[in-house]
Amino acid sequence: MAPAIPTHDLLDGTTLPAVGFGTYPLRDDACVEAVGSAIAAGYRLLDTAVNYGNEAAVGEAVRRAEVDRDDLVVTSKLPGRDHGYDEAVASVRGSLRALGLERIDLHLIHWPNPSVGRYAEAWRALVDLQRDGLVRSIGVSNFTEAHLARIIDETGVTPVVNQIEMHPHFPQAAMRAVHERLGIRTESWSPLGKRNAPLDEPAVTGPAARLGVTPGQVILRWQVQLGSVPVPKSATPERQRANLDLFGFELTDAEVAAISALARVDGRLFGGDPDTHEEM
Ligand SMILES: NC(=O)C1=CN([C@@H]2O[C@H](COP(=O)(O)OP(=O)(O)OC[C@H]3O[C@@H](n4cnc5c(N)ncnc54)[C@H](OP(=O)(O)O)[C@@H]3O)[C@@H](O)[C@H]2O)C=CC1
Ligand SMILES: O=C(O)C(=O)[C@@H](O)[C@H](O)C(=O)CO
Repeated sequence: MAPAIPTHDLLDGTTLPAVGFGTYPLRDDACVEAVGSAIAAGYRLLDTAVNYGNEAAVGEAVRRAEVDRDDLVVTSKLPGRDHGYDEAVASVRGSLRALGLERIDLHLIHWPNPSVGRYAEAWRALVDLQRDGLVRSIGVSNFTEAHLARIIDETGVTPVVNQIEMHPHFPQAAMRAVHERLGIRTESWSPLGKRNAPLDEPAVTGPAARLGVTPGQVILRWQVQLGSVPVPKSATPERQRANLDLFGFELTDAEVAAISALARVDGRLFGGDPDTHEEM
């Protein structure tokens, strides 16, 4: 039987599983298969995006899954090219069609693209789409404190989630403090650093040996203990299961601090600073 995953309460009264499944760059049948085995392993939070080109495959896996649809949290993301109000409404309707689902559980603005300057319009559209029931919860991704302040000031609606880059080389202490103050749940993208996480550092291998778990599990557990929801991607059923099995062991405070100390001055994976990196 699949393990039960703890959940977090979100600002809008919904809940979010404490770990999720990333789907980039899975596509087509390989994506249907990987998402299917992830759901069978126990994942209930799925992370897709218009720009991954795999919403249809994720939706197909959801329809095939032998779990209640209401137990799954399907997340998708609005691409930069759809940031106008009308464009955002059309984009979400397109995501619903591509997914083949009646409702998206969590829709995020993928990147703020500040030089375009239309993310607040996109946020107003998501607020209205939530009111109309097309999306259950709304959030953002790659937003800075200033981007968050602007959309909250303009609409009075706080995103439930901000999905940001977070791994031991880039632990995001400042953004996590902002989220804590605002009641926003942090999600970690590339939680294993796209295979470049420090899996062989003593700060990681030490706790792994002590606890009898893998280095990957130690890094994901570090995220969980810092209050973030990691969304690791794996096409390998064995790793999918391990990446979900995070709730039967605990790191000490000193172990958490030692992993956080692996931070690098510019630890980002590909220079994805949301003030300058833009994706359409
Ligand atoms: N909002 C945003 O801007 C962004 C969101 N994302 C989301 O975050 C998700 C996860 O990030 P992603 O960039 O995929 O990177 P991850 O950090 O999840 O790393 C994925 C890679 O790590 C390997 N891997 C998985 N588990 C383990 C393990 N336990 N030990 C060692 N290697 C492992 C996988 O290989 P294998 O498949 O062979 O197991 C894969 O190559 C994405 O899929 C996407 O959904 C990602 C980037 C940006
Ligand atoms: O995967 C995503 O959500 C992205 O935004 C991509 O840009 C991703 O970060 C990537 O792989 C870039 O190389």
